[in-house]
Amino acid sequence: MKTLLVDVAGHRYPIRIGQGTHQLLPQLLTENGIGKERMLMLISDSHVAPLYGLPMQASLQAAGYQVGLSVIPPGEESKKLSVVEQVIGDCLRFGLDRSSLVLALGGGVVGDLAGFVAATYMRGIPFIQLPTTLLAHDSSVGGKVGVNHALGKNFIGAFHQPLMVVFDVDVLASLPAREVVSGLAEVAKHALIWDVSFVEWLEAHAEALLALDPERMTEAIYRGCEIKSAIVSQDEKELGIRAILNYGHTIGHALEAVSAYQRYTHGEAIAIGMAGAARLSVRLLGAPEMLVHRTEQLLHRLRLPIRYTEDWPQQALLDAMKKDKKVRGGHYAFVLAKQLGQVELVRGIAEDQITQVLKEIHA
Ligand SMILES: NC(=O)c1ccc[n+]([C@@H]2O[C@H](COP(=O)([O-])OP(=O)(O)OC[C@H]3O[C@@H](n4cnc5c(N)ncnc54)[C@H](O)[C@@H]3O)[C@@H](O)[C@H]2O)c1
Ligand SMILES: O=C(O)C(=O)C[C@@H](O)[C@H](O)[C@H](O)COP(=O)(O)O
Ligand SMILES: [Zn+2]
Repeated sequence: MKTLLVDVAGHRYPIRIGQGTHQLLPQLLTENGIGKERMLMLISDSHVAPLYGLPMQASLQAAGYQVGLSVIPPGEESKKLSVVEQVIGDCLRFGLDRSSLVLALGGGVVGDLAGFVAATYMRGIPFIQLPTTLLAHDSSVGGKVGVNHALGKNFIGAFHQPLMVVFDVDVLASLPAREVVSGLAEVAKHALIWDVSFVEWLEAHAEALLALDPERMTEAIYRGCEIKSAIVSQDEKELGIRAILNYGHTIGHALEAVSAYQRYTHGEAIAIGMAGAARLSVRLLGAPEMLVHRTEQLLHRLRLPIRYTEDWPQQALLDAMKKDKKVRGGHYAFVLAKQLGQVELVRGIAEDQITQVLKEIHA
């Protein structure tokens, strides 16, 4: 098991990554001073709960904890306030009090929603992230929790840091292949914004990662979490550098929103978004053409899309980008690259530059 420590806003927590780590949960709770008198609420979705939620509940109960289970329908459609309210109802009926803990067992949807439940239940209780998708190496770290609004992605939320993150690489075995690929997009993002040597490593090990080689997967998750931790520990609330974690997300979130989250997974959408951001970087920051080539080559090796294929009106995508949380004073904002591994937030981007790029990334 590999351990990383995140230091954010005076709060330090461990990320444990390895095979079989979920089985260590009762021991990890005890080691972290979480006594049996504290009630636990396991929140999961209906794909993950039967596979890993029920056995986890049983093992925690066997260790002496009182553990409730709240199960939401799978998928992005569940990331909304009405589902938060249902889960909070489950917590109230089970008798959770302010000393209780939420355990978020699932992908990014469960992690974001359960984290938001924890952030708001009785004005906030602690929670633990137990990510079960590769993508959730990103969502489980850094404390961004929340849900979508009918008008856009992640518009309702909070910053609430977990007590710990426990990533069990073994659970990725049941993940559909499309979701493995989707998760690789956020791994690639961490490399592309921060570390050229990690880009090279991903290119070299793409096939092993797609085959879920446990050692390579542990390494990829560790390096992705390390980059994310380095960034969020400097800027918990996205007042500055944290915005670079949004690379690919201006276009990506717009692609998700225009199709009401039906067409692309989050990872697929941000992969196309990163291909767009690389092209915009060449136009606006004078980044070398090679940036586009290396970005697209890496995404292609990881089997991610780099073009969107639907004939959505450009205006619908532009309108969605105008609602991005990075927008100030109505001006478009993108994270762009000066070169591979070096990015910055750029505001005030001319609309015609974006429409040109949208044409280039449309197949
Ligand atoms: N908070 C953050 O910093 C942050 C970062 C990145 C992404 N996100 C959010 O994360 C969400 C996407 O997360 P995701 O890609 O994990 O999607 P997801 O949570 O919807 O999971 C994808 C699918 O895989 C299933 N699944 C999960 N684990 C499984 C397993 N081990 N075996 C079999 N099936 C399994 C789920 O039931 C679901 O059907 C988006 O809402 C995105 O906005 C948040
Ligand atoms: O942690 C962050 O900061 C990120 O931007 C990580 C992103 O991968 C993630 O999709 C996040 O949910 C986006 O946040 P948002 O504030 O742009 O909605
Ligand atoms: Zn993301």
